[in-house]
Amino acid sequence: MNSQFFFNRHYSSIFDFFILYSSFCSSLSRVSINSDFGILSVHDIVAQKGYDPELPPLPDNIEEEDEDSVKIISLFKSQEPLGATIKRDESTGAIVVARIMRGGAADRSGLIHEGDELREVNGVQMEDKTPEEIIPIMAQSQGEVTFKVIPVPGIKEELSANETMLFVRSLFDYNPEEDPAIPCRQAGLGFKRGDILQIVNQEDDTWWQACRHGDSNSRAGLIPSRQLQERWASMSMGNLSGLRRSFRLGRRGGRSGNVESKRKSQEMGGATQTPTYLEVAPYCRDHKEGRRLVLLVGPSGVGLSELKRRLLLSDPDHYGVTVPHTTREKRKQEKDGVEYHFVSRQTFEMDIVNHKFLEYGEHRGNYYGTSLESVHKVIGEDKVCLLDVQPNTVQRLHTTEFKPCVVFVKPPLIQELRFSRRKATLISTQDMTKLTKTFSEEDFEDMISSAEAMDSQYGHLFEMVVVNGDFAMAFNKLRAELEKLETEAPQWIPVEWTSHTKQNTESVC
Ligand SMILES: Nc1ncnc2c1ncn2[C@@H]1O[C@H](COP(=O)(O)OP(=O)(O)OP(=O)(O)O)[C@@H](O)[C@H]1O
Repeated sequence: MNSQFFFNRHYSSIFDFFILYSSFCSSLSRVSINSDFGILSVHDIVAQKGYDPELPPLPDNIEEEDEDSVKIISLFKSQEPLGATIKRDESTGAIVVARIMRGGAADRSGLIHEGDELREVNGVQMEDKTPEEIIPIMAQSQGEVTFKVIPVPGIKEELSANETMLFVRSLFDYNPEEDPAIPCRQAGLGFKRGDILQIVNQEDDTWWQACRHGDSNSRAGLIPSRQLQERWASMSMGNLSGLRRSFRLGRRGGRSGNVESKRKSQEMGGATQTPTYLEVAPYCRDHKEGRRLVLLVGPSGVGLSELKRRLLLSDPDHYGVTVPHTTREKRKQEKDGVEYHFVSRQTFEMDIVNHKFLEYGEHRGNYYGTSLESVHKVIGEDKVCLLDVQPNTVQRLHTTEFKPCVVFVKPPLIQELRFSRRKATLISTQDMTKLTKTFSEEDFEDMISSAEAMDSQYGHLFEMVVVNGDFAMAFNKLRAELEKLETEAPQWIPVEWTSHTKQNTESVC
């Protein structure tokens, strides 16, 4: 039996019911279970807690044999869903509570538990009913609704357990409305890639319960567990070719031409990670710490250099860029340490051996490279260091020290790419000769497939995604998001960046 069939068959729908007096119900339940006389009034407890209105009258049709096993729960319909799902138990045929959503009314009441058998709703026997028949009975009930349940053995009556403090960043979009496998669609929680979720229940291997951080609704919803998502993703994972930035489109500026063809970065793995959830923790920057490094990643020609250049122009006191090293001859108008650090070939090669470069490449007999030290220099000036790198270089910088915010710059759909780049040119320099060309259809296709491959392989590292269709829109979005990095607290960073050092542990809000 496949899981989809299983879920569809055995889970029905969330109760469309709402608890008004959850605290009252909780008190009632505890007394009813332990009492020799069945159900006792608990007006005093309710009164002490200041709940209003009065306790409703107790049902008078409780049979003797039910006294120590049956629980009667009076609920009132309001606007809040009860937060529970029901199913038919395969072995006994009974209607049972399948799932209690954390933080929902049922959970907060502490009265209803997973596995409780539902005997009656407002005096209507549930025994011979299917979950599909029960839902309308409940939906038609108004005001006070009385449930008769047989509690699952061994469960202590208690109010909702403390919330867990596991936070994750979702690495994929999820829409329960489009998921045929979800056990109960109405109980699902939809989210977008990048949303911060608080996981409140992981008892089920396949369906976790979570709340979206920042939502006013504290009732949890169902989301696919990591395992389940990994299974789905591995089934749909395509071929990852064309990962590297295109070699045909050279970088502009001094190290352009086909320097990419020999471009190297410190290989740090880069195995494909299934995009599921990344465990994160809240972080507030201590003023003694450097600003977070901003890494721009994207396929060749997508506009990384242009975005970086415009950010720098927009606020040169706030943003900074690294000065690369080169072994080529210094030109008349150039100054050492401004356009480049001009070094000898011997020095450059020593630096390669000593792993000083994050990335380096060779073009027409000259080396070009970006050193780790140049990144430290910009951060040391209390600026936001903007660096565009190959995706596999990201992993080398993905450390507690740099806490990089990785921005993935994505091309738009091909129609928009054609339109937005109709006047754009690519400038490459070969020796002293500048070559200008317009984008070809093949360039667009390469850009898109390269972006897809990057996203598949490195998407788990990307904190922001900016689609560079209309340039002004992309630039404004990027600038606004980067401003939030400075102003918004807390930020959410991978949990391992907060646990290594005493300094970082203390910065957690
Ligand atoms: N949104 C856009 N609309 C129109 N033209 C754009 C847009 N973004 C970038 N361009 C233009 O596209 C060309 C390539 O951009 P850019 O050099 O910034 O790409 P890149 O990602 O740095 O590529 P490479 O790494 O190969 O140098 C430039 O002429 C740039 O002005």
